[in-house]
Amino acid sequence: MDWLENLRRSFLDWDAMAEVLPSMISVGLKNTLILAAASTVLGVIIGMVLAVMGISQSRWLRLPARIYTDIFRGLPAIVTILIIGQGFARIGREIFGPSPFPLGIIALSLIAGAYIGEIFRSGIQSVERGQMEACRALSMSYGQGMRLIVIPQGVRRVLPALVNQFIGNVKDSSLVYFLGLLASEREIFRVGQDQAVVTGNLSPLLLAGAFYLVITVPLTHFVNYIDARLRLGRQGRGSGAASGLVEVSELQAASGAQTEAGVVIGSHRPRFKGGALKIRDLSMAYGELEVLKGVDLDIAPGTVTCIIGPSGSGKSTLLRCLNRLVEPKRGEILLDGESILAMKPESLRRRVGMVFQHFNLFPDHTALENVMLSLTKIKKMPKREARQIAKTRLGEVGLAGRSDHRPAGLSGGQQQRVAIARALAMNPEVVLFDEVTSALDPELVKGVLDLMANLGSQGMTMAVVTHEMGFARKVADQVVFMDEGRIIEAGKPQEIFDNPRSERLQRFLAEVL
Ligand SMILES: Nc1ncnc2c1ncn2[C@@H]1O[C@H](COP(=O)(O)OP(=O)(O)OP(=O)(O)O)[C@@H](O)[C@H]1O
Repeated sequence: MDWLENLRRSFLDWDAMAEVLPSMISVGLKNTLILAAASTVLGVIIGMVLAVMGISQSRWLRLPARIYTDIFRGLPAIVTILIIGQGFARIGREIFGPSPFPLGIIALSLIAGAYIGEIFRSGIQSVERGQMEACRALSMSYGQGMRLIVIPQGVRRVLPALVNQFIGNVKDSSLVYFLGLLASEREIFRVGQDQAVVTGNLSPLLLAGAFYLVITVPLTHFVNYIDARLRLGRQGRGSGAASGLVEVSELQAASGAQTEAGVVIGSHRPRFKGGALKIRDLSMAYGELEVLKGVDLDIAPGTVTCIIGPSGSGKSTLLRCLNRLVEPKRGEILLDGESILAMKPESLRRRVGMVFQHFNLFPDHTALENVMLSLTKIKKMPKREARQIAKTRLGEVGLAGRSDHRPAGLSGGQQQRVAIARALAMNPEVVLFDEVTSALDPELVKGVLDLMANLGSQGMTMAVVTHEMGFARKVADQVVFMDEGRIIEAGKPQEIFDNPRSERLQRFLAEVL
């Protein structure tokens, strides 16, 4: 077993390790952390500039960012370090004095910047468009939406990748020793290597390896933990699993609680003050594509209007004109007699709420925070008051027990009910529903539709784009059939479903019923 003893003496010489330990900590660890931290901070600054250039409209900003990234990502780190450290040694000496340490930091930063730029760019671009739409529908300005939701979400998403980059810098810092560091500037690897030469033993290098692991492994696990925590909230994975039965019982419990509290859900006593909409000669185009071609429609206060029609007929676009998520080309829309085109979009959206097909909840906020956000940020309400209102709204949609859950911990049906509570938080006069059950599993649809039927019966003015013909027949006061950007027929559900006059509507119903 000589070889085993040799191995032990070469790598596990405790005396050699103990001897180097103090300078490993006071010199090596300190310098490694300085190199890694400084180059990560500078790399983040370079990366942010590159990311902004990279997503810019201008080719003349995108191109240099692309070339920079290709070069510094493509070259081996040691080549960049030697080119910067030795190629610019004279200028470096003039600026920083004899130490190559600052040039080492610059080289590491230039390399890190190329990676971090790509990380930021993909982070910002990965935030779904629906997030900004939801912000605007909640009457936030573009700036507020970016600041409160999109940028924090983008940065949160790339947090693990940024920490990986820091870990990369911790390891790459060992390459700076090629530049010939002063004794006081040696990083972990160099301290270990010097001692290995002195003692003729590899144990100091093994200790150096252990130091790298002590820095990097806990960091990786810590970030994974933080990332999961931010994404799922305190409840963690799986806590939101809910079947259709759970959803229905949640709603029944909520309706029972409200009856006890004197708010009668499902009764025909008006609770909301619904607004009236009058739409005249409304036209809208995406570039050359004319999507709405002179729409006239009246929606009476406190009524439910269901908009049906084939895919691409302009239903969603009509809805989006009503809160000006898209701007009409021609025509007029009056809300309680006031032209919405003359209002500030943010003021309009306080009065006209919207619920989306894909919920568009803010994933880094709990259900309660999703509902509170517009109250605290737009209405500037004190947090306590906003929390109270948000709790009541969540209770009304059967989610009182889930206010601390993040969207990822809720079922689709529950998420959609949070979105409804969020749209109701601002006390709108009209709520727009854009195919809100289309993305739900079949067993979760009923809970959401029941909730909408309840709202309708309580005096809320609702415009509902839907493929749920059963719902339209049962709940709607008025059904509107659209095709090719025009309203072909509008009337009471019985008229539309039992006596369709136009051939186009007859064909459509024959296909969907
Ligand atoms: N942002 C956009 N840019 C360009 N074209 C668009 C945009 N949004 C929608 N369109 C086009 O406008 C037309 C009408 O779309 P819209 O979403 O209003 O129809 P829809 O009746 O709601 O259809 P669906 O039921 O499929 O959602 C379609 O041809 C669609 O491709």
